[in-house]
Amino acid sequence: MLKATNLHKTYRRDAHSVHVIRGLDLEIQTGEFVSVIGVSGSGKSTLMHLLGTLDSPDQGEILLDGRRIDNLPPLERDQLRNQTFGFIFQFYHLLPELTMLENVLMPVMISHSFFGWMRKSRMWKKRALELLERVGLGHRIKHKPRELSGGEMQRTAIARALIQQPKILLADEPTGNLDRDAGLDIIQILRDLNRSEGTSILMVTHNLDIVSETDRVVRMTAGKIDAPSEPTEPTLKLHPTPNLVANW
Ligand SMILES: Nc1ncnc2c1ncn2[C@@H]1O[C@H](COP(=O)(O)OP(=O)(O)OP(=O)(O)O)[C@@H](O)[C@H]1O
Repeated sequence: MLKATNLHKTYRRDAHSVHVIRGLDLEIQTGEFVSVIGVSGSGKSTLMHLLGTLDSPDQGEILLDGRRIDNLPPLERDQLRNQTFGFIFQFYHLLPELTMLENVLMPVMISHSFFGWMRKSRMWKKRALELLERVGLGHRIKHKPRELSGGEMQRTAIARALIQQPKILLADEPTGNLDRDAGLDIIQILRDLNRSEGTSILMVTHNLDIVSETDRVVRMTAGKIDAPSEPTEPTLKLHPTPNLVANW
């Protein structure tokens, strides 16, 4: 489904440059839940930005269902990103002045014209309410972020990431700011979603307690995936095996 080949990315500022991604190959199958681990600075977040078309590689290509997506013109790229990817970040990135319901609706309001939004606003609100119910926050829709715990804010961020029915969720350390129990709740939600909807998930994490919940673990070192593994067979998904993490 998503395939990156020989990616390179260098950040440049003035006379300094940092070659962060160095010939990276990675393939993710439809419906797979994949963890990305690796030491700090190995390029995990940069990889997520490239795959999610938030940034462009200097070299290499990214294919989504066979279509090249790393070199699209800006408008087409923004449209594709809205339709394809959902993003979850370590620090939630909720807007403090908005209620939970409004935060979940925000991607729709941004990506539609005023009239487009108004025409279907009831449908979108219904979907947002269903998603907030699903993550266990149906009773908190009018609350603002400061009134919620970290785990509740992250659950809201998951609902927000799902509002436009993405094919792929890119989660960058989604449990990094949470205690163990809240982190396990988040993983449970992501795993249920992956299994029930078949949403592909790529998750960066430093938390080795949770990687065994995913189908496959890949490790990054110095801008490359160590020994790229084959995508997992769908049958494996129902029984994630501990030996998938044995190489870590
Ligand atoms: N916009 C940028 N400009 C310059 N350098 C950057 C930029 N973004 C990241 N880097 C550098 O790229 C390298 C990789 O950063 P990245 O955030 O991708 O690593 P990471 O593996 O996600 O790290 P961590 O686990 O600490 O989050 C780091 O050395 C970082 O300083």
